[in-house]
Amino acid sequence: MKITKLTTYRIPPRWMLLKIETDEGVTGWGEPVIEGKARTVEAAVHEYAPYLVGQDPSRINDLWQMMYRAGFYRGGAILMSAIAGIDQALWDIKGKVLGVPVYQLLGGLVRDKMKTYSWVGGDRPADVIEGMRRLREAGFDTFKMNGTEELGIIDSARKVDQAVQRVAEIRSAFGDAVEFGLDFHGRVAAPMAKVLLRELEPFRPLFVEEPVLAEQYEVYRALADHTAIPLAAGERMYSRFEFKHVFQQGGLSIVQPDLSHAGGITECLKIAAMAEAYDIALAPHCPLGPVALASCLQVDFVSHNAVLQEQSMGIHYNQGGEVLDYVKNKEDFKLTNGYIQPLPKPGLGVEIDEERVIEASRNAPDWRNPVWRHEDGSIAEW
Ligand SMILES: O=C(O)[C@H](O)[C@@H](O)[C@@H](O)[C@H](O)CO
Ligand SMILES: [Mg+2]
Repeated sequence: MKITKLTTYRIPPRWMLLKIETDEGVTGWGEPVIEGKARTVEAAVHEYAPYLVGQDPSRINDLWQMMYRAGFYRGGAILMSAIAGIDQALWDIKGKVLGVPVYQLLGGLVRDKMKTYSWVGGDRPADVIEGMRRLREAGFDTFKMNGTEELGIIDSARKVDQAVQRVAEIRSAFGDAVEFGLDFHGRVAAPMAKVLLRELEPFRPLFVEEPVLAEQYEVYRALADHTAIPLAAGERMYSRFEFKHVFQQGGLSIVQPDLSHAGGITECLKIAAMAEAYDIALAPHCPLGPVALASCLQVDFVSHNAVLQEQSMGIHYNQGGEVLDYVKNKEDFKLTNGYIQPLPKPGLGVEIDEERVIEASRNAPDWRNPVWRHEDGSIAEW
């Protein structure tokens, strides 16, 4: 079998899908994308095409190493997202050729179902109580929200109180019937992370995500010594060569590699295994589309330390497109009390409605995240 063609489709709300075709009619789908830089990743995917067309798609490991190493420069959000989507599509092809879900190729199921969580609130966390109330009716009990709005390197007691008050209201509304992660989203600098973690600790959030920016990873250790709240990060780390620094120095209780940013299934499996050796939990990041989610689930179902899966159904980013809009086998993505069953179909387990994708790609948005500024006009982390 030989790879014959790579086709990319940028689609609403802010995703990109990749179709890899072969000379035996088997096609695989991937989701290579960086939110806000879809066109850049698209260019990178097509720059990898000459390395791939004519090659045997079953040799995933060799193709992965070739894409990662043969171009001299390596790593980073764009190249690792391009490799991620290509890797996903190659695993999809392999599973379809052999007639089994990818997890069967990775040693089989390690659990019967996988717990997921839902976002509540939006960019500026609001109405989180109402959001949780609504999702609890659908059986969810685990959520994530942004922990703050813009926050200065040093900021006011009022801003801290706003963040704490929101969390206090959750606990007074639901007690310990809900769990929630707080995503600091890189908005919080080290000085304020210490303050917020101390003030939030009595309300026992399940985790605090990106407590500081990924480029400040050296701070994780000090923050972890300062709080009992489990610290989580990983969506802006792109390979096991980045994660290894975090494993060595400690500080994270949960790692959140993104299956569409960190080199795909081949790389994230290795990150998951490294994390397990350090007793660190895996909770793949996934605010994206159906192929990204399906790829996450393939890793979740073979990783002992997988504890939670982000899924973006109803997330505030999904304006103009929802996770299952482009999926034919919607029933396989059913969430029951927040849990999802292993995807039964061969490959990644997602049957893409290609006509819908092609139609939607005709009017692809150029989504970008908002540019935030502080009161003084300086740029704020979004
Ligand atoms: O935890 C999450 O889902 C992420 O922080 C998410 O909000 C961002 O990755 C966003 O997709 C960037 O455009
Ligand atoms: Mg996040």
